[in-house]
Amino acid sequence: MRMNYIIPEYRHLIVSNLCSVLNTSIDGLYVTDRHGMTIAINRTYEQLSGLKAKDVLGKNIKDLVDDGTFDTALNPDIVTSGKSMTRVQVTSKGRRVLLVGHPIFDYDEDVELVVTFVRDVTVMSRFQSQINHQRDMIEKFSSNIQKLSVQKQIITESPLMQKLLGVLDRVASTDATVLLLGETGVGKDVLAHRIHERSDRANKPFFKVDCTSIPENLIESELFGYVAGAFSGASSKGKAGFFEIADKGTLFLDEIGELPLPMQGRLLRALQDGEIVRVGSTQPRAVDVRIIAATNRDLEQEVVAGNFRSDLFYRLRVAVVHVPALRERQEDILPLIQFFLERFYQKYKKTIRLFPTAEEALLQYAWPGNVRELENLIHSLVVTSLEGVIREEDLPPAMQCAKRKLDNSAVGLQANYANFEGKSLKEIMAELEKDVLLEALKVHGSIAKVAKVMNVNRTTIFRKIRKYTDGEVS
Ligand SMILES: Nc1ncnc2c1ncn2[C@@H]1O[C@H](COP(=O)(O)OP(=O)(O)OP(=O)(O)O)[C@@H](O)[C@H]1O
Repeated sequence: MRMNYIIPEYRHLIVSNLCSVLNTSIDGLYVTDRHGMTIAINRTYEQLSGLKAKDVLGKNIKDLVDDGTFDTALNPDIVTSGKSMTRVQVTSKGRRVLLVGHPIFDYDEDVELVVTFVRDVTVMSRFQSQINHQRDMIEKFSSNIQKLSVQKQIITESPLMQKLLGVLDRVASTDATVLLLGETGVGKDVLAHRIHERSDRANKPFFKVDCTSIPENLIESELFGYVAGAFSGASSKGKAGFFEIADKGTLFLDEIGELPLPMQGRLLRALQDGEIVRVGSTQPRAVDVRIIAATNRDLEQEVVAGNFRSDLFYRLRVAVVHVPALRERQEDILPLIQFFLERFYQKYKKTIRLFPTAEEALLQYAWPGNVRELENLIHSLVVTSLEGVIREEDLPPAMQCAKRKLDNSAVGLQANYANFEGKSLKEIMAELEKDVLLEALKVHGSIAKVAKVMNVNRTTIFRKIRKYTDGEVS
């Protein structure tokens, strides 16, 4: 069916200006009749193909292929099939162009003309690589934004924390490197966001890198990026690293104590010189990034033990903030419970109330997993509660005052089979492991010490404690 998109009385205007109209197209245009005779091209076609009108006009497309003006043509196939087609063509001027040809039919439904749009493949592949690069950036930003969208409100009534927030707000505006120290789950991540949000970089990217989550052999390319073909498996277009992505913004290096020694040297160089070198390149690139680092390790001790470079430690130690454990700020426990109860009420449309005895037990508990452990406990209570009220005996055994008194007696951590009846061996072992690790953390005060005493790799203890305080015991 023929459609008419031209107001009939203006048809002559279009026809008389057709050449000018064709010349406004950003695509090259190449028109042949059904026999392959070239009857029109536009100016963009000349620019893209490197050929002149006199080289092609009035000539048959088959002859142009025969004499090497083009290596291939669409016209004969489109005339035969009556279908649109796409193909890459190389011209005698060495240009690679993408042809998208369409048949135009006469009243007998025979092909009358072939109109081919011509695009520059080189420009398109450059666009494609820019699009790929931007897609990479968007993916990275969106995973960051997802994390950001998690409630980052800071709940505190503790004078200790109020004082700390005052210090942080003063530090935020200085652009100085900040080192946040504190046990797992105390809120270092939340505080890093606050520093960024109250700094002059607030409307630039905030990018968090968890140094434990990147495989050792990829850390350098993830942080500093790489150039095309830098290593096998690398993207053929190269990739920006976290430093470049966070340019003009803040880079939060979480668990910096876990960074392998060789990477510590490279990080120090980047911080000192304000420039990075992509893997596989020798060309430095300037970056303007504010660093906030965090760890639950005792970095000073790690320096003495030779696990952390002293020069990097001193470079990071411009503003050091010790975030107190939850047990050192009891005033925060009830407000945090209230805050998380309300958050999960909204999420699950379910309300629960804690009996005073349960609240008292939670106030007495040592919270080795800190705010994260408390958040996950409230989450689990809201999800699993049947009656809408929580008594002390509904809490996990380690949190019950009466149970703890028993634990503190000669019985200690000894397993009582009655508590485990009906559970699989895997579940029992996981519960025991959790109790032992959390108890050891209370006794020794840091993951590093627990690891040393138990003769296990620090990362293993770290992972297990995080898993248990996240409530993911399986
Ligand atoms: N003061 C607070 N108010 C509200 N939520 C908090 C507060 N402190 C921590 N949280 C919440 O507790 C959880 C753990 O906090 P966060 O991840 O900041 O701890 P962390 O010290 O960075 O832990 P890790 O060392 O394991 O990375 C997060 O869900 C966070 O939103």
